[in-house]
Amino acid sequence: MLFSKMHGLGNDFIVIDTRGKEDIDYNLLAKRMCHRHIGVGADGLLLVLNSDIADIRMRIINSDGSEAEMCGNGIRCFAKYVYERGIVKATKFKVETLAGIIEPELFVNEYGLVDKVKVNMGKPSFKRKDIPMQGDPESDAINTSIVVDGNEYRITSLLMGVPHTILFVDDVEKVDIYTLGPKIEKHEAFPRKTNVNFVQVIDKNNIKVRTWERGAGATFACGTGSCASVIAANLNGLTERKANVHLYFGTLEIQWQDDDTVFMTGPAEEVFVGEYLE
Ligand SMILES: N[C@@H](CCC[C@H](N)C(=O)O)C(=O)O
Repeated sequence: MLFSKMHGLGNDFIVIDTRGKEDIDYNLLAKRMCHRHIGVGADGLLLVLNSDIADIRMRIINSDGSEAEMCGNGIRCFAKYVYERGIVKATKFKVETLAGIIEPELFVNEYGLVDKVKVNMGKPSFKRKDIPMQGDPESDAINTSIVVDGNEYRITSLLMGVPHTILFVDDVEKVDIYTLGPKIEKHEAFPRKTNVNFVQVIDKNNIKVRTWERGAGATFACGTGSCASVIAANLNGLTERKANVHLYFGTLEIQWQDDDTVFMTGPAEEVFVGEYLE
C-alpha cells in the first residue's frame, strides 16, 4: 500500500490514492496505519476517490477508525496531493465530501509545487439537528452551557462541516485539554460527539486555538475548528469576521464573509512517501 505522509500545520495525515481499490476496509486500516507506535502515525487517513458530481472525492477517516464529514487541514493536503500528481489539473476545483462540495484554490510556486491553499469551506449551521446536539432539533444551539464533573461551562456550538464546540478561556496553555477535551467530546449533550476548541482571544483580529478532536484526540491544528472558532468569537462580539488563528506550528487566515461563506487559507506540506506492509 503506497502512501504519502502530509500535514497542515502539524495536523498530520496519511494520503492514499484508493481509486480502483474500493474493496479495502479503510476504517480498520486507519486505526492500524495511524497508530503512533505500530503504524505510520497520523491524526487521520485521507482517501482519494473518483467523483460523479465533482472533480474528485475525499474521504477522511479519523485515527480511531470513525469517518468524519470534512477536514479543513486535510483538504489543503488533499488538494496539494491531487494537483502535484496530475490527478487534477486545474488550480481551482471541486471536491466531493460528506459535508458537500468544497472548493480549494491553489497557490503554486515557480517549481510547480503548492505552497498554500485557500478553501471555500461553505457555510456554518447553528441548528441542533445539524450539529448534532440534544434538545429541540429546530432551535439554535449557539450559546448554551453544559455541566462536566459538577462544573458549568459556557459553550458555543455550531456545524462547520463537522460539529464544533467552542469554550473561551484566558490562556489556552493552561487548559487541561486531555481531561476536559474527551469529557466534552463524549458529553451526553452530543449524541454523535463533538470536536472541542479552547479559544483565547488576543485582539479583534487574532485568536489562539487548541483543539481536542472527535476521533483523534489533541491535535496541533484543526482547520474546521479554526473556522468555527472565528465564527463563535465574532458572534460573541470578540473578533471581527476576519481573523488569524494562531496554532502551534503557524497561522490560518479565516474570513467569514457577509454572504455567510467561510474561507480558510493556510499551508500544506508533504513530508515523505512510503509503502505500508500489510
Ligand atoms: N482535523 C480536522 C477535522 C477532522 C475531523 C474531526 N476529527 C471530526 O471527526 O469531526 C480539520 O482540520 O478540520
